[in-house]
Amino acid sequence: MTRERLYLFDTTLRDGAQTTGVDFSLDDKRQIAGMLDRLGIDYVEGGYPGANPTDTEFFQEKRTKNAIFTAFGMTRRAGRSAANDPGVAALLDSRADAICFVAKSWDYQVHVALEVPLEENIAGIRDSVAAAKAAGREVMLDCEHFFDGYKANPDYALACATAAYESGARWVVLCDTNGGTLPDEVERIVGEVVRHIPGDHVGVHPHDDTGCAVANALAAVRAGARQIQGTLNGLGERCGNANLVSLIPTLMLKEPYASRFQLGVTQEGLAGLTHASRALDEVLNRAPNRHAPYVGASAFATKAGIHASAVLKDPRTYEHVAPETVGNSRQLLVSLQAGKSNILAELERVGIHVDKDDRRIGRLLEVVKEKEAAGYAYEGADASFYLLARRVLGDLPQFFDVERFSVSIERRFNALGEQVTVAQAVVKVRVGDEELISVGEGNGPVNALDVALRKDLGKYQPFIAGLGLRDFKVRVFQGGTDAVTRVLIESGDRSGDSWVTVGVSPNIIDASFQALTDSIVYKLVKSGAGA
Ligand SMILES: CC(=O)SCCNC(=O)CCNC(=O)[C@H](O)C(C)(C)COP(=O)(O)OP(=O)(O)OC[C@H]1O[C@@H](n2cnc3c(N)ncnc32)[C@H](O)[C@@H]1OP(=O)(O)O
Ligand SMILES: CC(=O)C(=O)O
Repeated sequence: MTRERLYLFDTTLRDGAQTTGVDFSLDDKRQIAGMLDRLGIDYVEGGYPGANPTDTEFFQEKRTKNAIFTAFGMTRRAGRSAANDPGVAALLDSRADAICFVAKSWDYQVHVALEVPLEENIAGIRDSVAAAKAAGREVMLDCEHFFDGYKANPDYALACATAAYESGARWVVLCDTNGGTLPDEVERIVGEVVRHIPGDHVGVHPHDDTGCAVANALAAVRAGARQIQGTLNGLGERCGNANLVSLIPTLMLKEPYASRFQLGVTQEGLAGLTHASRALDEVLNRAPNRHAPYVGASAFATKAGIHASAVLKDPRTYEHVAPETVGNSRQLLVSLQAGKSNILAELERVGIHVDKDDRRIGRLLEVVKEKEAAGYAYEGADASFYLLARRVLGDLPQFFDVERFSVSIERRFNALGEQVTVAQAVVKVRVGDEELISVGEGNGPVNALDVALRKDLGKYQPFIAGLGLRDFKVRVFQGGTDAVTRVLIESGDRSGDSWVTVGVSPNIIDASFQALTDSIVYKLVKSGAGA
């Protein structure tokens, strides 16, 4: 059976740029456009030339190899000809392959926001679409507020859409601009529109204000629309747009969509989806959403022992799709909810091979649960789990013992007369028969302790060369006077490896010291140091 073509239109660089807190530089835009192009997106809307210098510059070159590079902008202003409109001129001057105009399609908006006669708005649509078409561009019209407009005055909303289609628009895109429309309404209204405009010329642009943008996009497709507008990671004005990162796998892996439709995204592109989603977060300097459908770090993670035991027998018992298809991976976590299966899987993952009938597994599970109950979290601290496991299994060398440590903090004036706060730490360790005392200074107590602890480890010193602290996170739980602090430390070395360790104590310095010590011990093990 031949599959019908369904087109994906990405507006990360335009509607996504309307997200609060997002501000793309020219370089960000280049990177993201390249990523979307490689993914196999059909249309990449790069922004709004003429609206700001970055977007105007971005459109001085074509930025995609395969995707149709699209510029966004409004239809001509009331009372002007399209030829005389600077906004339309900026669009036509750009290197875009396609122009996506936006125009009102709700009579109330035309009265209140534009303050022009209804006919003038329709004339603006006709003139603008015709002008861009005459200039040799592929043209489409985003019918702003289409669904609200259709509910208020279906004839006017349809008149706007058909004016664009009759003037040569390749696509007429029905926008749920305020994001309040629900899937059954979208399905009904799109079904009515495609009786007037062929479905393979109809698109949908849902916003996520009721959490239904993805469902609305699917509803529109079921009703006959053949273009979906959305963004990577659901960026976009207010609550965002339809998330293409959720839609792409759903359309490619779930029925009835997978058998009915052909996307521009290949299976290889699909396998690059997790990377693309996280790469966008990297550009935005945001932590990826662990719980994102398909691509989140937790999307295929299981904590529950009962689930883990089944997943080890056959992953399909608790997975709706195979994680590799979207470039993600499975994780069986070690936690309070774990059973032996989680522990065995985690041991295997961190490179410790133990027979499943080994009696020490039961003991390790008990220790992990006791520690987790006390506040340790091994889910995110692989290196501490590895050390704990080897300690309980009885094969972790005792490299050194810390006999004592102290930290002091002083606020004083420096030689320039400026007030500075300095921390000093003293650490006494025993390495075999050798007793070593080191002093370290730092801009804070943890930094000072880190410096002191790593200053002199006797015969082990060469093994920790290049070790450094990369990140430090503190979480205080059980509030009040009995508060407990959990510290997670990410360390790394010159090989590019990184690892996370955890410490827990009512005292933040003590918790940090535990995590620092684990980090050093892990590095010694990793470097092949013997006891
Ligand atoms: C639903 C959406 O997401 S649409 C996209 C929204 N995105 C943006 O607005 C981001 C980029 N926008 C901008 O940088 C600026 O708004 C610009 C450069 C486009 C325009 O700036 P200004 O000329 O200062 O106008 P301003 O933004 O204050 O108001 C918009 C004007 O366009 C008019 N207008 C709005 N939509 C349309 C349209 N489709 N066709 C014709 N005129 C329109 C409004 O009536 C208003 O006119 P007025 O100034 O006579 O009241
Ligand atoms: C065009 C657009 O972004 C909207 O109507 O939501």
